[in-house]
Amino acid sequence: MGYDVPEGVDIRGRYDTEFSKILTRDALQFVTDLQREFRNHIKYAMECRREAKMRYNNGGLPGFDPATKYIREGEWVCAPVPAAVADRRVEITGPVERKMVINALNSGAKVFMADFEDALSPSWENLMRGHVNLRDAVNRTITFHDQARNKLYKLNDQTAKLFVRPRGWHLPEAHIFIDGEPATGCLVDFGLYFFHNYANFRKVQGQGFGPFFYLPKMEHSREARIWNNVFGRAERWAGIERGSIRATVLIETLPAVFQMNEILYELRDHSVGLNCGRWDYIFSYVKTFQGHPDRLLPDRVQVGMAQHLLRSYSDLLIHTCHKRGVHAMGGMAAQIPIRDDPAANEAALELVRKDKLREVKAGHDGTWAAHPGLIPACMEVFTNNMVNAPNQIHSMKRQDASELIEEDLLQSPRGVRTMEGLRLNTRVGIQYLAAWLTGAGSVPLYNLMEDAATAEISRVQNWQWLKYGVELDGDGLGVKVNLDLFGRVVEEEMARIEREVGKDKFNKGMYKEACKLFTRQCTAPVLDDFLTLDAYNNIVMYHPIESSRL
Ligand SMILES: CC(=O)SCCNC(=O)CCNC(=O)[C@H](O)C(C)(C)COP(=O)(O)OP(=O)(O)OC[C@H]1O[C@@H](n2cnc3c(N)ncnc32)[C@H](O)[C@@H]1OP(=O)(O)O
Ligand SMILES: O=CC(=O)O
Ligand SMILES: [Mg+2]
Repeated sequence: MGYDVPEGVDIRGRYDTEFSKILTRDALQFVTDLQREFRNHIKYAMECRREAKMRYNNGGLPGFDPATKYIREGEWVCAPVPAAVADRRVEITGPVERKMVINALNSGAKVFMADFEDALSPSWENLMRGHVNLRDAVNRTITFHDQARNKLYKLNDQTAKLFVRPRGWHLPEAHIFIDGEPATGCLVDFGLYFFHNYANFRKVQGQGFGPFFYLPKMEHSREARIWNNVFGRAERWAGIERGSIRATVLIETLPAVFQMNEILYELRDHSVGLNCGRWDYIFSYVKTFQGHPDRLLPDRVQVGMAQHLLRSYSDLLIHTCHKRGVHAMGGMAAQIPIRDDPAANEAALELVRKDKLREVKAGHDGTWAAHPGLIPACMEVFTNNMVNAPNQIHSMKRQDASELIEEDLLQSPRGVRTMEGLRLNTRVGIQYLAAWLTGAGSVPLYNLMEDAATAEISRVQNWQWLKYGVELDGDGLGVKVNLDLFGRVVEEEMARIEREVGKDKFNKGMYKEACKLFTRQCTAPVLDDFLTLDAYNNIVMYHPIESSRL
C-alpha cells in the first residue's frame, strides 16, 4: 500500500490509512504548488540570514534599517482585529498530541496554540498524528480514551480558539520529497492544516475568519513577506476573502526586534499582532553575538524579563503593536505546577503571577500559559488589571517606548556565571535532547517547562563559555571553562542523570546518544545554527526502515 501522490512527490514516511486521509492527492498537490512557488524565495531568505550572520560575526550589530525608516515613521494600521480573537488574555500552548489538544481546548484559555514547533519533536508519527488530531479538533469529533485510567476525553461546549504554529523556515520535512528535495517543513504544516480545515474552521471557530496561525523564528521582514504571499495564495485558491487568514508573529530573534514595524507592514492584511517569544530571543542573542566575546551571558536563570534589554524589547513590541492596531502578546513563564510540594507549588505560582502582572501593567494584551493549572492565576491577573475591555490595544499606547534606541535593545544582560550554571545547562540540555529523540518535544525538568527554545539557551551558552574560556566569576574561585572542565562536568552530570531517572530508564532511553549530540554541539568550532537541525537526522525514519541521513 502506498500514498496516491501527484507528479514529483515522493512520500518516504510510513504508510498508514489514517495518514492517507491527510496525505490525499489534492492536499499534496496544494503543498507541492506552495513549495514550487515559494522555494526560491525561501532559499534566498536563508541566504540573507547567512550573510547577516557573517556581518555580525565580523563585528557588526543588528539595528534599525535606514531604508525602511518610511515604514517605521509612516501612519498606517493593520486590518481590524476579527471579533473572534479580540480577547486573547490567556493562551495555552502545547504540542499537537491528541489528549493535550483536547485538554488545551477545554482548559478555559481564550486561545490554544497547537504547536508543530518548539514543543514538538517533528517525527513522522508526531507530525501526521498531529494533523489527524487538528482535523478532528476543528470538526469537533476529537476524542481520546485513556485505557489505563478508563477515562474518555472529549470537547466541552466552550473551547479555546485554535491557532497553529508551523515550524520555522529553516526546518525541512525529510519524509516528503518534492522534485527531488525535502519539502519545507512549515509549508507542509501550513498546507496540510489549511487544506483540510479552512472551511470548517471559518464556520465553527473564526466567525467568518481564519484559520489563525503563529509564525516563529523570523529574522527579517522579507520572511514575513513570504508568509503574506503564502496566505494570499491560499486564500485565492480557496476562494475566500483576502485577510481571512490571520497570524501573530513571534518576535524571538534579536534581528527581528528591529523589524517589528516592517514585519507588521508586510502582513498588515493578515496580522493579529506580535508575541514576545522570550526564550528563543535569549537564544538568538547568544547566536547573533557568537563572534562578540564582550557580550557573554550570565547564568541562564539570571536572564529574566527584568533585564534592561528584555524589558526594552517587550515595551517596544507593545508600543509598535498598539500603534498599528493589533495585539501585543506576552510570553511564557517557565514555571509549571509542582504536584507533590504545596509550598514549592505556591512559590512557582507566585513567580508566574509576578511575571503576568509585569506583562499586563506594561500593556500586553494577553499571555502564554504552559499548563492548564496556571490558567486561573494568569486569567485573574489579566482580568483584574485590564480596564473592562477585551484587550489594551487602544488604552496602552506606551508612547514612552518610542524613545527606546538600539543600545537599549542590545544591552548585555547583567549577572554572574557559575559552575552550577554550567552543570544545569548540561543536565537540562542532555535530558531535553534525550526526550526529543524519543518523541517528546516539551518536558518537565526540575519543575520547569523545557522545550526546544529553552534547551537552545543551554546549548549555546555552554558553547559560548567554552569558546571564550570564560571565568565562572560568580563562584569566586577563578575557574575558567575549558574542554577538560566541560568533559568532567558532562561525565558527572550524566552520572547524576542516571541516579535521578534510575538505571532502567537511563539504559532504555536515549541519554547516551543525546549526550554525544549535545557535547558535540557545545564543543563545535563553529556554532550550529539550530540544535534540532542536527538532531533531526536521528528521527528521520524512512519506510521501509533504513538508515536515513539528509
Ligand atoms: C518557548 C516556547 O515555545 S513555549 C511554547 C512551547 N512549549 C509548550 O507548549 C509546553 C507545553 N506544556 C507541556 O508540554 C507540559 O505542560 C509540560 C511538559 C511542561 C509538563 O507536562 P507534565 O508534567 O506531563 O504535566 P502534568 O503531568 O502536570 O499534566 C497534568 C495534566 O495536564 C495536561 N497538560 C499539561 N500541560 C498541558 C498543555 N500545555 N496543554 C494541554 N494539556 C496539558 C496533561 O495532559 C495532564 O492531563 P490529564 O490529567 O488529563 O492526564
Ligand atoms: O516560542 C516562544 C519562545 O519563547 O521561544
Ligand atoms: Mg520560540
